[in-house]
Formats: sequence, C-alpha cells, structure tokens
Amino acid sequence: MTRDDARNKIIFALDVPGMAEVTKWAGLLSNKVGMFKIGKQLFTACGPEAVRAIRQAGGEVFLDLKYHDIPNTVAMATLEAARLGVQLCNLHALGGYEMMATSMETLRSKCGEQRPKVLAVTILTSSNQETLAEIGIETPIREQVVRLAKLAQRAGVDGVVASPQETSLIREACGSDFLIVTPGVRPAFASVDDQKRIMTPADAVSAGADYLVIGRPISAHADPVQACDLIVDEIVAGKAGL
Ligand SMILES: O=C(O)c1cc(=O)[nH]c(=O)n1[C@@H]1O[C@H](COP(=O)(O)O)[C@@H](O)[C@H]1O
Repeated sequence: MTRDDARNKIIFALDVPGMAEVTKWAGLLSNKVGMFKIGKQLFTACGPEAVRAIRQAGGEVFLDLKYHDIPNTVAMATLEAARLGVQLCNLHALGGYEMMATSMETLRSKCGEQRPKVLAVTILTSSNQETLAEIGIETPIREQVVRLAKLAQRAGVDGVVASPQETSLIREACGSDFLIVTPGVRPAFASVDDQKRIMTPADAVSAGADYLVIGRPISAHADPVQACDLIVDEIVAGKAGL
C-alpha cells in the first residue's frame, strides 16, 4: 500500500466547537487526511457553514449525524445531507429496516448517482457487552453487529460504521463491495479515552477497513501533522508485513 492510499483512508474527526477551528484544521490537515468528519458538536454549533468551509478548502466531508427517527424524518434528513454535497453520511441501524430502506429509496429516486454513500452505525465503539446489557441487549456484540450489518445491506445501505474488532466478520458476511468505516482506532502512541472496542490503524486496515475515523490521537497530539504521518507509517508498515 502506498502512503497516498494509507492517507486517503484516514477520516479526521473534526470534533471542535467553531469555525475558527474548522479553518485551522482544514489548513493544517488537508494534505494529510482523506476526509473530514463533521459530527454533532460542530454541526450543532455551526451547521452547514462548516460543511461548506471544508468543501471550499478542497476537502471531502463525512456528515456524521447518526440519524435515528421515524422513516420519513430520516429519509428527509438524509436528502438534506445529500444537498450539502457530502461524500458520506450515516444513520443508526438500530432505527430498523424500514427507516434505512425508505431513506435509500428516497435518495436514489431524488439524487440518482449524485448522492452520498450512506453508512449504518452498528454498535458504538464506546459500548461493550456490559453497557449493552444495561439497555437490554444480551446478544453477543459480534453477532449483533453482523446482524445489523446484514440488515443494513438488505435495506440498500452502502456500508457500516463498526469497531475494527468486527471488521473481518462483516467483510465475510457482506462481501468486498460493502463499505466498512471504523472508529475506535488507536495508534501505539495514543490514549484509549472513552473508546472500548479498539484496534491499531494497521490492524484495522489488515482486517479489511476501508476508512479509519481518528480524532483525538491526532488533535490531542503535540504535533498533529506528525501524528498523521506516524499513523500512515503504521498502516504502510502493517500492510508490508502481511
Ligand atoms: O459514527 C462515528 O463516527 C462513530 C461511531 C462509533 O461507534 N464510535 C465513534 O467513536 N464514532 C465517532 O468517531 C470519532 C472518534 O473520535 P476519537 O475517539 O477522538 O478518535 C468521534 O467523532 C465519534 O463520534
């Protein structure tokens, strides 16, 4: 794998409070990562302006608002995400088949090929068997994640967000064309924070991840540009060692 291929797999989680930080990080990392993820914090603070700023700086956007609502509401929200020109957006697989299928049918009929790829969030990487039991999910995590991935695929969704720990199982169950995006990625130099089901960048890519979502290991590093380079080193070395 080339360094460019490895860099393009990195989605930087732009978990920041305002436009000043958007400008700062877009300037610093545009040539160092493949995409910027705008999530609930930044979108709540700044809205579509943040998406437009990244796109104007030449960056691609993953709009991570994890929609989970009645089918019509999610379908209409997904359509608005498409109108913003984002490359990826997501919804919660736990919203169920009808919610996912309605959203995909709406996108396909209104946008044709000019639409974002949609990802279904399976089980958050901050969950483990114990925290799932608290909300009444007793199924083993791996089984539950594969079940949700297959449901999303049947509903026409393009891929999933899942822990790298489940990536190879999803690949096996859903095939090579199904996108797998993995947060919960922790390079050797970074702290675990609130993530529970983690892996290193090299192991996540080796397991079959298409993209790695990485936030604090880059943003909290003393030298974020160097952090990106170290992550690319890890991925390239990992692939070379296979
Ligand atoms: O959908 C996501 O991106 C997501 C799903 C998930 O299961 N776990 C998860 O951490 N995320 C997001 O991925 C990012 C991870 O950030 P760091 O833990 O700082 O690398 C955050 O912006 C989370 O919102």
